Amino acid sequence: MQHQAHGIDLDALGRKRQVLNLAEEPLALEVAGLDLYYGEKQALFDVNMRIPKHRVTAFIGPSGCGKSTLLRTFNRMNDLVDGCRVDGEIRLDGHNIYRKGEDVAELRRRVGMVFQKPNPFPKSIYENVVYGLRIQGINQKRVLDETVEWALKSAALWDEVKDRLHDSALGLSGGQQQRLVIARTVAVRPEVLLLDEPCSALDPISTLKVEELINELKGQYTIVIVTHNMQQAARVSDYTAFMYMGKLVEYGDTDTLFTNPAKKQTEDYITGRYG
Ligand SMILES: Nc1ncnc2c1ncn2[C@@H]1O[C@H](COP(=O)(O)OP(=O)(O)OP(=O)(O)O)[C@@H](O)[C@H]1O
Repeated sequence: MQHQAHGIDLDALGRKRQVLNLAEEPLALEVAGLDLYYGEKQALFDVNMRIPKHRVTAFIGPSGCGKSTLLRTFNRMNDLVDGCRVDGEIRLDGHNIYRKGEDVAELRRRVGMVFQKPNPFPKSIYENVVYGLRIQGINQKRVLDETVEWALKSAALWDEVKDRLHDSALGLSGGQQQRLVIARTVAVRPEVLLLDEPCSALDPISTLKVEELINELKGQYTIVIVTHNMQQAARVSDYTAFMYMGKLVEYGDTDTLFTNPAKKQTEDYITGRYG
């Protein structure tokens, strides 16, 4: 039987079929009654969701619906935006990361983030990977060397760069730079990886490599990815959240959401009727 409905042919994407049950998953993050405002303007409305541990969760939805805003609340990146205010709770391993006295630097180590445009530092490949360790005061050569090899292997970049670790990271291709940024992010051993459209600046081959990498990494990390690309969401994610105008419209197992959405708005979006 063709595994196709509502515009996305999951078999053609090479997706391994699975039916998952969110209620049975161990939790990494829990969002409870989250409202977010940029000044007077409300950007998120009463978002409630559970992000399962060691799974890939994708956020999809039309431009401006609040995907990146929601993602950025998970490591309090929105704190850096003037006039941004949050109500509600986000719990990481059960504790509210918005509580008074939260150590935000430690939170961002535990919840790492990779952005749309690769942003390696103007340093060597090696120094990019060990950057977070040096900030923590770790300088023993043996520890740094081991971390570089391990993190670059995790990011599927080691073979391509092992002979030029001390060359500038800016000499790498865009796709290599993005994998280097992923290596830099995993080097401090986060629990959660937030990926904000990590492939949008990459060519198709680099995109494929990053998608393969996401697949490899999910055994050890909880991954949340924002993507404009529904095929990408269908290829890489276990769970998908569809957002519209600051609200979480539908959220659940990716196979079900793409083949049998519960809400008309979701169906309209995934069949390309708007967006
Ligand atoms: N720094 C900011 N200051 C004010 N408003 C903002 C800011 N960032 C986002 N917004 C607004 O919040 C809403 C949600 O934006 P957000 O970037 O989260 O959406 P998105 O779904 O990620 O969009 P895209 O897919 O285009 O990146 C939009 O109306 C946007 O204009």
